[in-house]
Amino acid sequence: MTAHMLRVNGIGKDYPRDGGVFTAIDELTFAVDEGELLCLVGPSGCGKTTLLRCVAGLLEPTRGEAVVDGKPVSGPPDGTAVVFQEYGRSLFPWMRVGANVDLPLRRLGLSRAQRAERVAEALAMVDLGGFARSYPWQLSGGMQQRVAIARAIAYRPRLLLMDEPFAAVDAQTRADLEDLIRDLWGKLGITIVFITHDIDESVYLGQRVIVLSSPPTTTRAEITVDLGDERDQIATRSDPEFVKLRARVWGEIQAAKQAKPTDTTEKD
Ligand SMILES: Nc1ncnc2c1ncn2[C@@H]1O[C@H](COP(=O)(O)OP(=O)(O)OP(=O)(O)O)[C@@H](O)[C@H]1O
Repeated sequence: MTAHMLRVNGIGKDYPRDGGVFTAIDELTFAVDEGELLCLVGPSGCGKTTLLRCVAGLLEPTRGEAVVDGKPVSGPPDGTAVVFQEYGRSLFPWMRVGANVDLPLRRLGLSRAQRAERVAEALAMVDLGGFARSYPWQLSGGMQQRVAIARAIAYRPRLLLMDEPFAAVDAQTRADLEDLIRDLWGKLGITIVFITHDIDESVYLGQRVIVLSSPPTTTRAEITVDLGDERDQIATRSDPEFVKLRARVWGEIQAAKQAKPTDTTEKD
C-alpha cells in the first residue's frame, strides 16, 4: 500500500470579521499519496491559500491538523518546499539568481561545494543553466518563476506545495511551465500539491483533482484524472476524456458556488 505523504485531518479556519467570526474553511479532510500529483481547484476566495498555509506550517488552523510524512505540522515541515504565485516578491532582487536558489540550502548544513552543485543542477533542470549570475529583474516573469521552482527543487523536497504559481504569466509561458512541472515530477518522483483556480490546468496537470466548495469550505468532489502520464498540450487537451473531465470539474465548481454550506461531499 502507498504511504500518505500528506493528510489533512478535519482542518478548519475561522477569521475575525466585522466583530464576528467568518468561517473560511469549515472542514477539510483528504490524503495525498507519496509521489502523487494532486490539484486543488475551487471558486475564488474558497480558502485555497489558507489551506496551503496551514499545510506549510505558516498559519495555525482553528480546528484539525495537517500531517506531513507522518508528523503533525506545527511549523514549516522538513522536506517541504513552497512556490507562491508572486515570484516578484519571493525572489530577492539584490541577489543574483544563483544566490537566490542557494539561500534555503544554507540551513541544510551542506558544504559550499555541495550547495554549488545543487544550485547548478536545479538551474539546469529548469533550463536556466546560463543565468546563475543574472539578477531576477533581468529575467522575464516566466523565467523568474522558473528560478523560484529551481530554488524549491534544489532543496530536494519530498513534498512540493504550489499556490497558483502560473496565474501571473501569459498563456504560452504558462503551458511551458505546466509541462516543466510534469517533467520535474516525473524525473524527481516527488509529491506535488498544486493549487489553481484554472479548471483546464487542474485536469491537464493532476492525477487527481479535488474540488473545493465556497466558504465555509468543504471538499465538493474528488475526481480521478485517467489521462495517463504522457500529457501533451495539444493531444491531451483535445482528448474526449479531457473534455469530459473539464466539464465535470466546471459543473462541480458552478454547483459549489450555488450550493448551501450543508451540501454533502460527492466522491468519485
Ligand atoms: N488574514 C485574514 N483575515 C480575515 N479574512 C481572511 C484572511 N485571509 C483570508 N481571509 C478570507 O478567507 C477567505 C479565503 O481566503 P483565501 O485567500 O484562503 O482564498 P483563496 O481561495 O486562496 O482565494 P483566491 O482564489 O482569490 O486566491 C476569503 O474570504 C478571505 O477574504
